Amino acid sequence: MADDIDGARPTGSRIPTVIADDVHIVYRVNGGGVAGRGSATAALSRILRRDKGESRGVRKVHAVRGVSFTAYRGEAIGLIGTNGSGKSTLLRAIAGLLPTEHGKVYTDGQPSLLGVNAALMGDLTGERNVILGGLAMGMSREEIKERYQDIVDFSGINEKGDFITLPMRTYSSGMGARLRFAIAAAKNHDVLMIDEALATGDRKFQIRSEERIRELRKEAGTVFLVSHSNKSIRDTCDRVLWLEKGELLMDGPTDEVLRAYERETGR
Ligand SMILES: Nc1ncnc2c1ncn2[C@@H]1O[C@H](COP(=O)(O)OP(=O)(O)OP(=O)(O)O)[C@@H](O)[C@H]1O
Repeated sequence: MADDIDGARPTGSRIPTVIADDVHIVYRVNGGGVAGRGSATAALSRILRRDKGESRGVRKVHAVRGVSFTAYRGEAIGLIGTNGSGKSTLLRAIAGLLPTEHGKVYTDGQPSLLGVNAALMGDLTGERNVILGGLAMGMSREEIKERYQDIVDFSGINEKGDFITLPMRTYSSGMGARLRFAIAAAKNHDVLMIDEALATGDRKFQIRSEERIRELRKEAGTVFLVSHSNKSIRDTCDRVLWLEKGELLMDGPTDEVLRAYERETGR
């Protein structure tokens, strides 16, 4: 899709918000690779081999391999790739939730990973969670009060009755995701990362969310969107990173990358 959001800004003054420089992420998983790992004998053999470090069943998963890119203000960047290709891992590293094994991530401003930053609680009502999520994102009580109704309206939680006064654990997964998105989107973010949030809502909610993503971009932030819906990516992003087996296969304009991806994966 043509991008005209930078119309007011002179070209050549692009401001970087995220720089990933040869980023490698490795997970370490305890207990992998040992036969009968739940049994007493397996536990005993682990104790006997305690001093052998990694050989006692710590498995490494090299989830992101040498990824480099620079993201700029006003960009909406889609992350695509087949299951397990490293998209969520890369987002979590950008958010500062995972350490890099090698390489560095530089960010300008505080990146917010949707769903994690909004640390919501199932036993509290939607109402209380709006306040909690807002506070967790650094909003003042006054700001939250001001935007409360907009958040509830945006989420659509109350469209079918007074659900906002019920505990969040009574919500369907779609309703929970919508409320999280509504809370996160109430604030203007320097860098907002959205992991599959749009897939859970119905079409009406998706359209509202996509509209809000476009607004957030205009407010000079950078938006990252992980999605398996090529349509959502096409409708919201102007640039796409394609990850496969942890490596960055392609980085370019949405149409170009999606066409190559669809050719390769048949979807
Ligand atoms: N907590 C974890 N511990 C160990 N390995 C993990 C962990 N989380 C992810 N992985 C592994 O890292 C690799 C990348 O996973 P990741 O969730 O980043 O992929 P993804 O592209 O987001 O996948 P999907 O599209 O299925 O959501 C996979 O091989 C996965 O098994």
